[in-house]
Amino acid sequence: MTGHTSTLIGNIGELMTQDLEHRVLKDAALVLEGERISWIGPSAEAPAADTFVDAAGQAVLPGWVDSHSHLIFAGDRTAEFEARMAGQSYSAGGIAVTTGATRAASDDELTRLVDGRVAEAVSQGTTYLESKTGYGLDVENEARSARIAAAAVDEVTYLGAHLVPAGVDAEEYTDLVCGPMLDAVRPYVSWADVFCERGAFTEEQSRRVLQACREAGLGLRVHGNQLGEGPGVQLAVEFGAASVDHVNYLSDADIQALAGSWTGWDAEAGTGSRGTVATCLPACDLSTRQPLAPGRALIDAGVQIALAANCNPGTSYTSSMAFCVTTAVLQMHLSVHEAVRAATYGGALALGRESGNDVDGERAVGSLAVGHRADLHLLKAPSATHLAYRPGIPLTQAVWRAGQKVV
Ligand SMILES: N=CN[C@@H](CCC(=O)O)C(=O)O
Ligand SMILES: [Zn+2]
Repeated sequence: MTGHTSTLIGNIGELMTQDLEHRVLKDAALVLEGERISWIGPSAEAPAADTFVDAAGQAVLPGWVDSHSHLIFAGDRTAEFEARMAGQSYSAGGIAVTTGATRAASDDELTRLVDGRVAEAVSQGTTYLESKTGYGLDVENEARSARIAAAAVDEVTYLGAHLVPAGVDAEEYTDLVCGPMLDAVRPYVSWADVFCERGAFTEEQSRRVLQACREAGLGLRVHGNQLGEGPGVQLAVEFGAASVDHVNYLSDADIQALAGSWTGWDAEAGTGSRGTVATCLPACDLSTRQPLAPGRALIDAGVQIALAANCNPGTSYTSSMAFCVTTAVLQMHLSVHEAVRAATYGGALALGRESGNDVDGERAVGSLAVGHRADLHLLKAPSATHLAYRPGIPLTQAVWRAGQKVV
């Protein structure tokens, strides 16, 4: 890779690669050239480079891959949060409050808000970020949300099927989501999602949305089983969705269906047919006082899981992936390695970005190996274990995104 400046990061106390071999290297080094990783190995054998960064014995891991967020919004729902903390339960209806504020905001205001949220995420180690639409809920405002999101984040998901607006017939609205609204957002999005839940979209309506979006060439995901058992997980698996997100209330049959979706996947080689990733959103679960998603049981059953922050003003107003990892270890009984993997490789798997091509530049994200995108997170700590051992302490020392130092 001539023509690119190289940077050697040496003296890494713990390099948690999250690669296919799950390697965790001690006293390691890593070389970045342009946007890619060009070398990984023992510090003592590191090649010379243009620039040297001394990691001083601290830990390096892949940048977080946050595969679920709702960043295109205006307004605030503090009052709803306070009511919930006082005992009221969460319902999808709050989405309408944010929709009102979002429609009233100018393009410039929405852009400023989303850019600020992205910067906040990056400052905490996030290097690859998805956002959904879903607070526009009419053709014009969904298209506007998708356009603004496309300029700000790595992956955009169409979530016109977030809530049926008040006063609109649910079947007519579903027609709109599957027709003119889909056409209007299509240039800006590569994924589609549906909130399949009591108070949002029924199984039949969700099926129609998924079918139309699949025919439009979009990858699929589903918000499912957040507030109670329901058809979301089974529908996601049936449609071959890349992920089903929330997964708080799962029957044995749901877990089996998710596990079954991974039987064609060779996890050691990272090849075969991808199943449906179960994306757990622990910050959301705490804020809505729902039972934490059963991440331990899902992993034990052979399901690939992701952890995501689900930043949104209603259920999870945080972009802290570290908080999610900490919670997954302390409360969901994942090991530190499993939790970090779910927040890096798992997120990449949910976005179809876990493998890549070193030649054409569609590089893998979410794990550290030669040829992968140089998305790195240097901690102010000697090991990733400190993420759980020192909860709440800001441990981000430096961040590289596609080889550029951004923090
Ligand atoms: N559950 C559905 N959608 C969002 C919350 C939306 C809101 O309440 O504003 C979520 O992922 O939690
Ligand atoms: Zn969501």
